[in-house]
Amino acid sequence: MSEESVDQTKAGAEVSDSERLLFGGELAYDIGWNRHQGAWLALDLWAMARTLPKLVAIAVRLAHQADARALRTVWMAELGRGIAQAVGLVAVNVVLGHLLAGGSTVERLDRAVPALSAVAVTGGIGSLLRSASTSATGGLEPKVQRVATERYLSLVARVELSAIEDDEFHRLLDSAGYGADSARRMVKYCTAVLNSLISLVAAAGVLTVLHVALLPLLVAMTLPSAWSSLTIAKMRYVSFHQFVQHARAGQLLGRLLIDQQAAAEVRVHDVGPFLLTHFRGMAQTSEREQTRLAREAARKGLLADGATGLATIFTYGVLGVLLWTGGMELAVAGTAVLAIRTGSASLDQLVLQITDLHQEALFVADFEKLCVEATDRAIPTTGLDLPERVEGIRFEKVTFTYPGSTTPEPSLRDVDVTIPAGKIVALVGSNGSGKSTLVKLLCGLYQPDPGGGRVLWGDVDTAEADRSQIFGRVAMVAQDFYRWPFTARVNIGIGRSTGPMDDTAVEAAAAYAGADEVLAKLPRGLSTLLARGYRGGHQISGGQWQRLGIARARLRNAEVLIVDEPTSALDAVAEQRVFDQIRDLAGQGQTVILITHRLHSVRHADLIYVLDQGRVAESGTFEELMDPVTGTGAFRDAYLLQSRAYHPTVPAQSSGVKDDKQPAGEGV
Ligand SMILES: Nc1ncnc2c1ncn2[C@@H]1O[C@H](COP(=O)(O)OP(=O)(O)OP(=O)(O)O)[C@@H](O)[C@H]1O
Repeated sequence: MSEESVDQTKAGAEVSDSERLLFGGELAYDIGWNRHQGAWLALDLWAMARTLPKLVAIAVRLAHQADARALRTVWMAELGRGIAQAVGLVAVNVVLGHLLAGGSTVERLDRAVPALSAVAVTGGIGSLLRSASTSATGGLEPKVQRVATERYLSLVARVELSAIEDDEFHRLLDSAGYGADSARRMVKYCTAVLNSLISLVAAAGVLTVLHVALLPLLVAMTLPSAWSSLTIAKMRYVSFHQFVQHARAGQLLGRLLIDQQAAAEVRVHDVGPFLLTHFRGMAQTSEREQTRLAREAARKGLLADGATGLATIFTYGVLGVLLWTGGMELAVAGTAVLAIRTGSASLDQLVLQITDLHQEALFVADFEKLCVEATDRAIPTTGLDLPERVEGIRFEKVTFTYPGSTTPEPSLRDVDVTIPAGKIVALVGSNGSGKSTLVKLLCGLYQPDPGGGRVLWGDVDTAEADRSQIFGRVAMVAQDFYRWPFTARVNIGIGRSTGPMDDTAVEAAAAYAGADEVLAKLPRGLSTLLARGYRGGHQISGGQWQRLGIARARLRNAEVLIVDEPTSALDAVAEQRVFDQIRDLAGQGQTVILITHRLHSVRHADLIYVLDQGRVAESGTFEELMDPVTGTGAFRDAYLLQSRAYHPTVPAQSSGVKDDKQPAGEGV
């Protein structure tokens, strides 16, 4: 594809070629917030007046939680500053009165000295208070951000898996992350608003005393800029939401170019120019949107400036007429000009600050919305207790469809499976047949469809059970188990992360999984950081990682061990060792659920379930499935096919368990 044709979005109306090719469709789109969350988008003055106090209260609550003392300091300092400004303005009025009154210059100056001193003192106090406020605000801001971030992250860490896979939830997550930043900025804006409000009240008070007609004129001068900044804020907010997924996708492209895992392929397959071209394509769509916003902002700003100019001319005209007709003294007019200038500057400031505050507040509202949603979608912390010793886990006619899945087809249909305690149960079947899905339901990560059967731990339905108890009894070495970018110690110890990490237990688990050999080769043993790109970071191989994963599950020492393709990256000796250990574990009373495509490794399972397109195709012992009389052939045919694929003359490797039926060399 030529660079010119990469991105052809027209004013956001069409999907860019980059979006279509890489992401299969439009990412920047109108999400119809008006439909369900209209309140936040109705950014007119009235809506703002109604919602802002509530949103400010959220930020104040966060600030109070973060550092109540610093918050009090800010309040007191700003309040004091406002009062000092008001007193200062009144003192200026008195000074002007004395200077413009009768008498010699020396007499007039003499009379003005006390008021002049008051101006100086209030100015000094104001400066001191400002520095106190600046220092307290500076300390408060990062704490607010931390409290907000911690709050939403702790809630999100507890939501159901289905929420994490939901793109709407993710969109909310994006803007909520921005909302935590916004909460930080709101502290500054709240302080500024408070300050401008107080100086405005002071200026307005002085103006009203001077002439009552001057106050509405002051307000009229400020209305146009209020309108323009509100409209621009609304446009920016809508645009942010339209482009939030698009922006994330653009950042993803940038990250992929420097991603460690992609690095080899980026170079060997020369993917760099391809990614860069599309990065530019995506960025150009965003740039067009930014340009559109800037033009709109400039247009509205010009209109507002014109209207403000007219209102200013009118205000000073009225002042002139009042002077001309003797409706106002010259000294008073002087103070009025000063008060109008101070007042309109404060009002302008105030409007801008309130608009900024409101714009940030909208993201804080998203943040709050995410917290509510995350609470609603949290895994319940209550439920039925599991029996002390679970005799078995049963799937009764379980049908399950992934929530929000693009295909409405169930991933499991009418599945009946029994997993007796202390036995090895193997799940086999072709790719996508539902093996991993089945274990996710078994762990309580998902629930069957409504009316789609039950998963029972003993006689407790997982839908009603206290799920933390289920999680507490399961250890899992998933196919895609997580490679934590931390030290080797943490990578094993995280299997039991509630207490302090005990090196003796970690080393014992490592020895069990054969990971002790891996640790011995690490430059700093358990303390070696397993993440390249950081100081002292070290890289280990896929098979070495797998051993650490097994050690992690071993350390967890749970009642049920789930191993999903545990040996795919292991060498033959290590593989054999893992299966010997799995047999051992079952001997010690642990229930083992083994998912594998290597059919020879399920020969020692007590029970084998063969899944096919979400259904149980057949089940039984290895002998039953291999027997043409009792087996349907689904397992037997696949087993024989695999066996034939290996060289018949190479003797099988073993770690001591002699097994003459094992297909030679398989799994190497
Ligand atoms: N998170 C998900 N959301 C939607 N659909 C999913 C999800 N995970 C799996 N599926 C679908 O469910 C079906 C079963 O997938 P599952 O991962 O359970 O298969 P599997 O038997 O473990 O496959 P494999 O042997 O390849 O690991 C597949 O059609 C897959 O597309």
